Amino acid sequence: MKIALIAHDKKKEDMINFAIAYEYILNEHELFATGTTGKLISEATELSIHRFQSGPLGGDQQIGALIANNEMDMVIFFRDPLTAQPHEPDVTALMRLCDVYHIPLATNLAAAEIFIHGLERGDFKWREIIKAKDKK
Ligand SMILES: O=C(CO)COP(=O)(O)O
Repeated sequence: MKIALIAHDKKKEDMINFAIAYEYILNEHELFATGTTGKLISEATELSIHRFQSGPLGGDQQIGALIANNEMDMVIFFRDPLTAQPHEPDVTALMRLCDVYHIPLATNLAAAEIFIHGLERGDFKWREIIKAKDKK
């Protein structure tokens, strides 16, 4: 599964702790992240992560492009709902694309906990079926 990990600045600590706690699950998957989030996770864990631009510089849009191409299976995006972001339109666009393409999107730690355990159990295997169908 291809998984995107993204966190706004005030949520980065949550993301690092999440990645450390669930490194044993995440390391079975292909990981992508916006620039700074990816750098911090790489420094805190042994996970290998493909890093895009930082969010404000287009990283959310790069991840959105993968979603539109059916090349992303899950997005874990710890959003900061209390701070204005200069690239708010990009954030909205990314979440919108998740809804357009039925991509599981967790926007906070509580939801991400459910996703990660579901991932471990194989609850998201249906993504493989969708992708195989799309390739036909
Ligand atoms: O701003 C972000 C997502 O909208 C995250 O970007 P960084 O991971 O580069 O901080």
